[in-house]
Amino acid sequence: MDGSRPNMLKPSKQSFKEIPVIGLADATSKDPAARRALADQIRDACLNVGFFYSQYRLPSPFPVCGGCLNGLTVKDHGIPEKVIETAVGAAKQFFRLPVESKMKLDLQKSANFKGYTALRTEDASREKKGDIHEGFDLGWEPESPANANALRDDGIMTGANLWPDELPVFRKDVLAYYHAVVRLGKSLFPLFALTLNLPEDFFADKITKPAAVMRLLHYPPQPIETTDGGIGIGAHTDYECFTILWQDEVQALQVMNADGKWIDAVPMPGTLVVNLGDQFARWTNDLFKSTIHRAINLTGNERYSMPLFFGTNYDVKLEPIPGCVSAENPFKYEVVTAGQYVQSQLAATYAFGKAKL
Ligand SMILES: O=C(O)CCC(=O)C(=O)O
Ligand SMILES: [Fe+2]
Repeated sequence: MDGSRPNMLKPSKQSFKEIPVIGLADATSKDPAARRALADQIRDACLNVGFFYSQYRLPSPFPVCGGCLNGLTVKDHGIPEKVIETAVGAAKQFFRLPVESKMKLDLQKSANFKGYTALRTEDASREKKGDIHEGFDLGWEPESPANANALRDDGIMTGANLWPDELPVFRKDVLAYYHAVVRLGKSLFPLFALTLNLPEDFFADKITKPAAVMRLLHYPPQPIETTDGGIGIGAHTDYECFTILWQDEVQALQVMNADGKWIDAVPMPGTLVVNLGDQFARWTNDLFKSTIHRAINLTGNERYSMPLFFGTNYDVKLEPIPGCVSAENPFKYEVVTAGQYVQSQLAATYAFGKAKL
């Protein structure tokens, strides 16, 4: 670890043609040089692309014994395939419920954007076209059912999750995946600190109650062109520090490079996609790229994805990180809290659906 190293990071204008793949096995290595080497790979992706694939699949073949499986999973930051499959199965069941059941959980009527978003009621690009996906959003709640209803105080972003009565194990199945990704997300913060030449624990006191909103998304196939230009999810950036996305094998996600060209984020089984969001762009005065992306499902197949948006505690102020501002490169943003930023962005994204009520 080398927190005192002078910050030599310079904004990059380089364009990219593909999205790098980065294995995360060394994220918690005991060897500082191994962690530093991994951070160097991640830095490249953060400065030039804003996206990378992270491998989570266990080495294959791997020793089959109950105990070993757990040990390996933790060491490699792997999320067991079974946990993913179960959550995806739960998502499919949910979206197959009758629309009346889903609308009982209408996000528009919830406190702070939890629950169900119907087709064409979200407007990620703010172009008032209505995205061709339906979604289910949840925020943090305890993993253990014993205290499941204890509401976390997230200041202005506090709000209870909504769950469907029709599917008794949905909550458990979705939360198992949710908490696995939250653990993975927490383990990435020290690496991001290293990429910025900060001490590895720089974010530790800022992620004691991290923002972690997860979405289950269903994209029905869309015609080649809709009459109003609506697509699966319109071009946008994400609002938090970074997103960890599971996507199925149906191609739809596209990422814009510095030349304004759309690059396919081709589904790669065994990987999660990590992309940076606006909070990291703000912290770093745009050194880290919050890259524009969209999804268009022209395949004729149903598509499912599960993004988890990971940010700091909602009361943390998005102030410039040392070394990212100078007299020549003054801070471009107003200082707001993470909660104020996310809430204002979500309100704008869902205003379109609210107007339709
Ligand atoms: O479904 C995807 O692949 C992307 C979803 C996304 O960009 C989002 O929800 O912010
Ligand atoms: Fe996104």
